[in-house]
Amino acid sequence: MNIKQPPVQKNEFVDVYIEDLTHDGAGVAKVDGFPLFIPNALPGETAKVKVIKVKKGYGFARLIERTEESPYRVEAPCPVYQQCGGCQLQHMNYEGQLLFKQKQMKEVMARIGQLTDVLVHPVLGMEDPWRYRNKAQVPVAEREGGLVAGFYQQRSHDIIDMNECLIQQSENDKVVQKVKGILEKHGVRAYDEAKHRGAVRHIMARYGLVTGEIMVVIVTRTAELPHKNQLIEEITEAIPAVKSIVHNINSKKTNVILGDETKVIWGEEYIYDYIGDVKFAISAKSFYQVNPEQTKVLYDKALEYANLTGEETVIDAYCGIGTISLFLAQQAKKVYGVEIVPEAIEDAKRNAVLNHIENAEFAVGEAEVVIPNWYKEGITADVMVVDPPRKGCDEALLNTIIEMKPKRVVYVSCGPATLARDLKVLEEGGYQTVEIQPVDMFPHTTHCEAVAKLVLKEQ
Ligand SMILES: C[S@@+](CC[C@H](N)C(=O)[O-])C[C@H]1O[C@@H](n2cnc3c(N)ncnc32)[C@H](O)[C@@H]1O
Repeated sequence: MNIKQPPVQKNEFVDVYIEDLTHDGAGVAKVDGFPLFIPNALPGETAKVKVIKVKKGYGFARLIERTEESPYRVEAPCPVYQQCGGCQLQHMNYEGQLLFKQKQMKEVMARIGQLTDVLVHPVLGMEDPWRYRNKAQVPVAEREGGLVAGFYQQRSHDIIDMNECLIQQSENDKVVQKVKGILEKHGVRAYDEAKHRGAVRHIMARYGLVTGEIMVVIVTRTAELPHKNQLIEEITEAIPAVKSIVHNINSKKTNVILGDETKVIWGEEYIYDYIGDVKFAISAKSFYQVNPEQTKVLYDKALEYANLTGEETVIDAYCGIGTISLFLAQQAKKVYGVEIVPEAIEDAKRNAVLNHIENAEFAVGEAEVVIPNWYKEGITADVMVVDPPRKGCDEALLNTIIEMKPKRVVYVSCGPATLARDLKVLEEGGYQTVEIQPVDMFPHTTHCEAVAKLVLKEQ
């Protein structure tokens, strides 16, 4: 048997051209087709690298010297960028990030979807791509008698203290700092993961971008929140915009942040926020998009592609808390939303009532089961909207769409590869992909969302 040897060896120095980036922001170079992953190298750069690990089909290398620098290279503004790992593209300027995401989208469409000529628009980015996240979830630990609150160092469980995160709303940073200070003042012990002892595990802050309302969630291992009444008094005094203080109990040995038991210990159960004209109630556990400004851009595009006149029946598959459904309902005859998480559907129904929307109906279940059943019962859609998780749509759902023949399909995606795979199936089933609009929901990370517009071909 002819086993092909890798063309490079450990400790070898090679000159490479960086072609691409991985999901965690490492540069990718090929030596005779053999991929090498190189941290802190950008596409378009040439470099001398040292091979540090060789696996069967790929290897890792360390950058020794950059021989040609990308015009998009910048100094990452965040002082803890290298240790944190939350962002992967801060060493590239924003123009470069958007161009790179568009190029990647085009390449994935061609390679996986065989959509070589499809129109992929320039990525819609943010005017100010910083301070966009409306939710902070910060782990807490003890150091030398005090508390630290920050982030887990990459590939470790050590918590690095951090006063601010440049992609976080500054209000959330302030909340975390103030709550940390108040906990520290009262000597509240932090959770020790190794010993499974201590109380406070996480401080979570949620911020309504339009309303300015703030929710504070303190997650403890213990059933009681030590010094609860003093904490409430001091938090409400220190943070006037706080509308809700929640105690969540998570006594399990787990990486999951929130536990099952949630108690509102002061104020309201919800804070509110708006996307466009639609108002949303957000509880401690509600899923809500973390970049509300770009969510509006994404949903406006979905609405444009749906091209509604008020006469259409729309199905919104994978609807979450009904954000897209309620947006569409304002311009459709009827919207049906389907989602697998029961609490999300409760939120969706509540949000429909909150906005006096009466033409939206929500069902709990798997989209690939519920929608085929609806079809058998005679419920069909003029427009189908899908917004699946990263793994894309289930085949059974795609087959039902192909049978049901809605005039338009609007595909909202957070996974370009599965989007390309599913578009290919829909194209083979009689649809044409008219255009794809990427939207940058997460600047400085490698993630890219997109909305695709498909129409049923003339038959
Ligand atoms: C990318 S989110 C979209 C949520 C929503 N459209 C939004 O914009 O906020 C995908 C949603 O699909 C749900 N989900 C995952 N698998 C599902 C399935 N098989 N059927 C229905 N919903 C599912 C998840 O719980 C999640 O809420």
